[in-house]
Amino acid sequence: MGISTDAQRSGNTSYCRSIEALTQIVMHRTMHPYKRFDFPFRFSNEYQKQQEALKVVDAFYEEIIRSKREAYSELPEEDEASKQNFLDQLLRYQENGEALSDKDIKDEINTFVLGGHDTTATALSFTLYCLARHPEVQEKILEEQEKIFGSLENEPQTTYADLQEMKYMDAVINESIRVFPPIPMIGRKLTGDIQLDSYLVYVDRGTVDGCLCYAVDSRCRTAMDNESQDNGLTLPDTMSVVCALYALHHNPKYFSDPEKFDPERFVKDEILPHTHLPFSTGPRNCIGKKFAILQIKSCISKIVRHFKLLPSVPEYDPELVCQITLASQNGIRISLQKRNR
Ligand code: HEM
Repeated sequence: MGISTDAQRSGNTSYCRSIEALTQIVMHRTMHPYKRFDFPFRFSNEYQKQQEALKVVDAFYEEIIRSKREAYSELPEEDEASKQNFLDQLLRYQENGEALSDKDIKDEINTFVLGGHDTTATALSFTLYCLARHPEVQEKILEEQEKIFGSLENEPQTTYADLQEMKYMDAVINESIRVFPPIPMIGRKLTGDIQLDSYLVYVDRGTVDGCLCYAVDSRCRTAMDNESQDNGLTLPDTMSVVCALYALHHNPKYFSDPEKFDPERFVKDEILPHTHLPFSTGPRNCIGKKFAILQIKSCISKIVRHFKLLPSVPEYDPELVCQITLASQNGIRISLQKRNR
């Protein structure tokens, strides 16, 4: 958006706390279907908390828009080059009379900040964690870097073309976001009845087999109640479904030894269509996919050229939780050792 929030140094702002509160409330309501009815929810403490958090977030975005407009007024008319980022474009559409209200712009900022920030940070963190635990993979990444940039002593300006050449790094990131999908589940509201084939086994909550985690309709019936005799399953159009991407990625039917971090799966290109969906699929898939991969690649490239990544001492396994994005309750910790270059 072209705005610096200094979030690295001042993470504990009211904005960050409010976003955290909102994600917790959304997750809580997702996992407890009876909490999803709006009318009783309005009388709960969580609703009050949600409204307060929304006010803070709204004020934050209003301030961003206000300060951008102020900066505009100080720019010479012809200085188009300074109006190039995403927020600038949205404001420019508005100035040119397009039907975009301030609320529309705030919604866009919200979608992009929330959709593009924690997701990429999560993917980057877990990929670094995987590299620290797999020195042989890290070594191969380093070899690829040396092939592209020459000696590690060089301090290159990484270009788009360089990033495109990092094919092994692609495989590593793809495998990391298979094992640790930054968005472990997505939701859909059905617009028509859906007949599921019998091979998609439904298990109420936390399935390990299919793509379906749980489905619940407006009367709080679960899909299990409607299961037909022949093992097939019809989901009526009143239902919302949650697709468990994490479960899909860990299904041994599609990934042999699924808990193992093994980038060779992607080097050998042996992935079946629609089994690796960290960015979802279909018309509402992730619009920021290519940008995210470029960001992650450029960070990893720089980090591995300067540091050797090692497991933290003592070693530990992350305790995974879903907070809309995947998170580790006990943190994601690694050690860094400066490389002798
Ligand atoms: C590794 C990083 C990322 C992952 C794993 C990821 C994953 C996803 C997934 C799974 C969805 C689909 C949600 C659904 O189907 O309900 C999605 C949607 C979206 N993502 Fe990403 N995302 C990432 C990075 C980004 C970035 C960097 C941006 C923006 C610059 C972004 C912007 C969006 C937007 C705007 C949508 C909504 C698209 C729509 O509804 O039409 N994402 N993302």
